[in-house]
Amino acid sequence: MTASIRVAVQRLPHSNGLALPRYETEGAAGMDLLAAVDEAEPLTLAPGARALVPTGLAIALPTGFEAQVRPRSGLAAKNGVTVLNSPGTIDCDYRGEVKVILVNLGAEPFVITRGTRIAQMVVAPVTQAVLAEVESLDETARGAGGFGSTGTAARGN
Ligand SMILES: O=c1ccn([C@H]2C[C@H](O)[C@@H](COP(=O)(O)OP(=O)(O)OP(=O)(O)O)O2)c(=O)[nH]1
Ligand SMILES: [Mg+2]
Repeated sequence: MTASIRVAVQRLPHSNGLALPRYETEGAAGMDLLAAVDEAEPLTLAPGARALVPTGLAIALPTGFEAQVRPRSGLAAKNGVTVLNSPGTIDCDYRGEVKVILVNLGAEPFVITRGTRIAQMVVAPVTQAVLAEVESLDETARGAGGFGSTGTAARGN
């Protein structure tokens, strides 16, 4: 990785004993978030159900950064489990617990035990825009075309 920033992390009581999220490989973009559910009470996501899953952590991102809560592709491909509001947005002024909104789009119940790596968190720079109201916008080749306006035909080259 070329750049790193310091992000303060606070363990909430129910995170006791869990590892902190970490990058699983040297070049990983996201660090895996662990479910801080009760050891004795795994959370079962029925097909079609969603849940707000605790991570047991609160963070303080530097101004100018956000954290995105993204799905893990393995859970999506194998189990149909994904992040409902993907990518979830953690604002730099948020000091509450980081939570993951998981949904089970698969056909089988999905059991989340304590420490299950449920999602990944990507820290990224963010730019706040200043909106400048105008009467008309500049012209472009695309114009107002969108939503499939360039067609769907396969291109062989
Ligand atoms: O997947 C998520 C998404 C959000 N949050 C927390 C951090 C974020 O800073 C805050 C607000 O998120 P968002 O702006 O997406 O939600 P909202 O529905 O607009 O709530 P609010 O009115 O509090 O902004 O909730 C999470 O913990 N996980
Ligand atoms: Mg909001």
